Amino acid sequence: MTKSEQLFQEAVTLMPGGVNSPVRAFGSVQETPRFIERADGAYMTDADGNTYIDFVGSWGPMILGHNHPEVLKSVTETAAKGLSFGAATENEVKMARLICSMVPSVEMVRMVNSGTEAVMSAIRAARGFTRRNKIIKFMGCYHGHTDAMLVKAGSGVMTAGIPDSAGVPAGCTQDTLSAEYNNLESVQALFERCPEEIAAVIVEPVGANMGVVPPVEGFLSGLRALCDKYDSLLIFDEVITGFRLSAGGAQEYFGVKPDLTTFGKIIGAGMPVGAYGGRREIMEMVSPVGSVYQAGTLSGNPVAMAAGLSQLSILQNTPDFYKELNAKGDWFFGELDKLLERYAVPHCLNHIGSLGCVFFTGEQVNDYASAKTADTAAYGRYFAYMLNHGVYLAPSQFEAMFLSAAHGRETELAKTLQTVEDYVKENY
Ligand SMILES: NCC(=O)CCC(=O)O
Repeated sequence: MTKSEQLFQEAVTLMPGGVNSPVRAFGSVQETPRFIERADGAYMTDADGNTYIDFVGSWGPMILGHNHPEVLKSVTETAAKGLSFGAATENEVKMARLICSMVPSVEMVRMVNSGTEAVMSAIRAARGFTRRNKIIKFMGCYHGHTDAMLVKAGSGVMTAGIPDSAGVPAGCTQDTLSAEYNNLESVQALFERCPEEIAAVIVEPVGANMGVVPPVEGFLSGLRALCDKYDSLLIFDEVITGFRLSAGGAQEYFGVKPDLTTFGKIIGAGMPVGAYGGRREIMEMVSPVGSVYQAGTLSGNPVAMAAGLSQLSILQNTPDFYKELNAKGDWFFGELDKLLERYAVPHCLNHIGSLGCVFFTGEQVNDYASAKTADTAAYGRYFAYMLNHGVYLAPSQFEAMFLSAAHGRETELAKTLQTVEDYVKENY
């Protein structure tokens, strides 16, 4: 038995599925999770000493690669001064200033501890501001695991094939309306059904929890127009796209301004961090200024702020950072697509910037229904081969591949393309 197998054997007796988040389980791809011991740059090493080129990047935040020396330095220096105060710090001010300066629509921000919390809080602020209750979300989009957001959600919910979660009372989801991604008519129909009840539309500006599904031309601007027409708020969930597609996230990339934005782990460079922010008049609804209550001892934690400040400053101050990262994504995913084409592998490769996904389907994927046409067993075989040949992909068809600045074209990416070619040559 490998060390990972031994650890997993005990883990399943102590934690549900042996993991602390379902997306870490390898059940759907019939493998044993690799227990990770350390990570550097584009690589992760497991408990048995196997090294992998990592395309998960802790689900997004490791955009500079693992263990970036400047981030690490600022974390260790800050940790030496105390781990948590439950009181205001200068770094929180610097962080708020940085986020507001980088993201076009954010005038005020509140730090929280995860993307889930950010969404939960942004929705409360939207409801408080509009004095309305209903929220429109899209099938296949994932906004964390609060009750109201698990309706037809992406990510682990989609991998498990469960439409919604048990343990969520009907009362908690009666105000959640589901629309189809990339389909403005489905949103229009919901607005027409309850024109004065919809507090907000929440959307991942790039669907990145049902695989990767970019917005079609006019979808995001169309949502903006519908929200304006019906006096509703537009919330962009930029947990994945924020500080990844561009310094100002998807809203800058596509030139569409939401009213509120949620962010997650990328702000903390891998430390547990989230944030929500947006128009000043909405954020001033939040306690202690306004009557929308939201709180947290660990919010703005000094060590997490130090990590995030360091990462975001590098992203802001490195000339052409996003131009180069996105060009690398265009090249890599373009090569991957051509390769799969050459070996006649039925597939749809969706990509935008440094995010991409190979769907094992012959259909064009532009929403939840088309994503679900993917052959998950075929993905599982591909995943297992890649894993056992040193390439760590998400253990689910319905997740993104994340490139980082640490992935080199001639090195890690070339090796990955070669490994894919070896696999398809043998199997297609
Ligand atoms: N789609 C990937 C994630 O949402 C990662 C967070 C988690 O652990 O659930």
